[in-house]
Amino acid sequence: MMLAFKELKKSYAGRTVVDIKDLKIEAGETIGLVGNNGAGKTTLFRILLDLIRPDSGEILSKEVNVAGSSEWKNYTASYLDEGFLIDYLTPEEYFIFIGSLNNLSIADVSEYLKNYEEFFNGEILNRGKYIRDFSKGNQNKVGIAAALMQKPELLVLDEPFANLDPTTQIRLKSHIKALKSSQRLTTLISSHDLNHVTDVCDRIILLEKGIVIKDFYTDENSLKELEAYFSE
Ligand SMILES: Nc1ncnc2c1ncn2[C@@H]1O[C@H](COP(=O)(O)OP(=O)(O)OP(=O)(O)O)[C@@H](O)[C@H]1O
Repeated sequence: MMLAFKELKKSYAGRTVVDIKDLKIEAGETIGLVGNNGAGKTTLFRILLDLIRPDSGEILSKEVNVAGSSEWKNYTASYLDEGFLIDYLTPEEYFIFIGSLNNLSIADVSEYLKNYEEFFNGEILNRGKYIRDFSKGNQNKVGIAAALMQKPELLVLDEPFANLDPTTQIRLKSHIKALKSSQRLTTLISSHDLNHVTDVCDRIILLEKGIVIKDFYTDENSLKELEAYFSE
């Protein structure tokens, strides 16, 4: 098993934001986390990445509690927001830096980036600009490509389709699908785009006020069911 969430609770100012009793995620699953604003998706990801600590309970990654261990960092990559970038670097400098943390030479990084020419659509590399001067969508592209450069077994992306143009959204979806079949990548994606999540994910987890309201494997009816749920 890749992940197990056990009796996990987090509140802010007396309001429960995450309350997950028992949730398991198998290696190779592509999970779509959906839920209205404030449902607790980002908080859950932050606990998973040990950026914040739960009030009680734990998340086990390959059977080890993520809080108080760093083993999971060897196989987990994530992009939650632009706070994950270093905005005074150019994208090239940032990729080289992330590459160096993963024992990749500058030549390895350039070779890797060749696979992303289409994804970058000519807008990221060799622009002579710092990351801070790119649009949010283009910053997303840098963050996602840098996360994937780490060849993770577990990938965590917070609203990856937001701010991306339709062409890039479609390319990202096929890329995630390809990584799932070639490398058995486990992916957690939060999204407000029901179309994209039902298309790319094989399992959907619906959160409301931090509680898992629905948890199902996607089929041809999933989009309709989710739309019906959210239009109530
Ligand atoms: N540091 C914090 N201090 C106080 N409240 C917080 C903090 N972080 C999150 N919250 C609250 O926790 C709740 C859940 O927030 P979270 O960002 O996890 O939801 P989300 O599902 O990711 O929402 P969105 O779809 O808007 O991104 C919200 O009500 C938010 O205001």
